Amino acid sequence: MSPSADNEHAPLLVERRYFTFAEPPKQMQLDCGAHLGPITLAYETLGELNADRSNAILILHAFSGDSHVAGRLSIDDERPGWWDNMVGPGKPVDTSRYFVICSNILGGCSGSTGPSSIDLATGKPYGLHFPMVTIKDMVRAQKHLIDHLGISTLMALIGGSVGGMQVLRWCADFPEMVGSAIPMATTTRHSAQAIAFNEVARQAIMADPAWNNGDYYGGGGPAHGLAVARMIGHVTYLSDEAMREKFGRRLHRNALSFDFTGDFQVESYLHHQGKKFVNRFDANSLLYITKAADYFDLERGGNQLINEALANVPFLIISFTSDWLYPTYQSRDIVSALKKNGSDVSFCEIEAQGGHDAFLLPNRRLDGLVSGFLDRVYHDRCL
Ligand SMILES: CC(=O)SCCNC(=O)CCNC(=O)[C@H](O)C(C)(C)COP(=O)(O)OP(=O)(O)OC[C@H]1O[C@@H](n2cnc3c(N)ncnc32)[C@H](O)[C@@H]1OP(=O)(O)O
Ligand SMILES: N[C@@H](CCO)C(=O)O
Repeated sequence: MSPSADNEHAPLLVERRYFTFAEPPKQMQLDCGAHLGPITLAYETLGELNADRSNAILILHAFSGDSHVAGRLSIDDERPGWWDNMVGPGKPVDTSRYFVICSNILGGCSGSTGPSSIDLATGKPYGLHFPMVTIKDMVRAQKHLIDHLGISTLMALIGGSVGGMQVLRWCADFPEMVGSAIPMATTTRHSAQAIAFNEVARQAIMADPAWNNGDYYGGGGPAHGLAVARMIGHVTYLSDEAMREKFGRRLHRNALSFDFTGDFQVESYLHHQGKKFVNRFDANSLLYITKAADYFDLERGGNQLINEALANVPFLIISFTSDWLYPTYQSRDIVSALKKNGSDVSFCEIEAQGGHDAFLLPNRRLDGLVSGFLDRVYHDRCL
């Protein structure tokens, strides 16, 4: 089924597909030296690939996202994809003009091979027997998908946060396939602060007895540890301004109870976010993906963005004023490295209160920058 057109009455319907590949000898060698296979990636597409296959845009999702970037998976689907404000017909990433692909990352838990998948060698879920994966491995797996779709150059790659790391990794590893790139709210290397928060999240999971050394499939799983891990993560995705605006010191109940059950609105909000997360995410995937983000370092052994093959690639780098997880100075480091190539680099720090998650929220400035940049690239490359 191809995506149907959106209009006032019919939702934009998309279908999740699965691509399984097996590199000879039926496994992909990972950065850590281990072999993994066969590998399945869940992916969704929107729009139509044009005759010369020049209008493809790959969207890379953030840490807990999935392939469901926009539209609805069925007529009854109550929630559209995670970037529905950005992607769709007539939207900044206009699917009446571009062919959009989004896949769930390797190590994830929304249809792609990850720790909760069945290990064919044992017939049981991998759990902690799943090998360490890196952002580089995630990108190499995506390249198999792009090759399978018959696309040799991507008109653009777009991603925020861990998705932005994947965009940069694509640029470093497969520059010949990159037509243009929009990394946003991201970094070339995880800071000590970012690693520190991830470690607290991992410890929360591992301290939950139900985690059982990662062997909990078929049982309850570490629901409490996973919820706490999301709560700490979510604090880093917001900002002081956003929390003040959303909750201030407002109480959840009418009076202080002076106990530990959660008096403040911000507490009840975090509990809500933690609980929701448990229903959609696998604890072991959190461990693996946060580790992959922590190990991400494009500056190790020389900045890997300094590459003459990127000289003709247009870049749009975006940061947000209230993002304290990947602050603007980290985006400026990306700009400096790319400028050394003589690349065509545009940079914008957007004034926004939303913190790190600002890239996921509707923002007219962000919309205008993305649509204007893509329009220029489309006219240069596709017409
Ligand atoms: C597959 C994916 O989801 S991709 C990854 C992107 N998505 C995420 O990261 C999900 C979690 N992140 C968020 O929710 C992010 O803050 C955003 C940016 C995506 C959304 O931000 P906003 O639209 O500002 O939503 P907000 O942060 O206010 O959260 C709204 C939710 O909190 C709940 N909430 C708000 N205030 C309170 C409160 N005081 N007590 C309890 N719950 C509260 C709302 O009822 C709503 O719940 P719902 O999502 O179940 O309907
Ligand atoms: N809140 C988003 C962005 C985090 O980087 C997510 O969970 O994927």
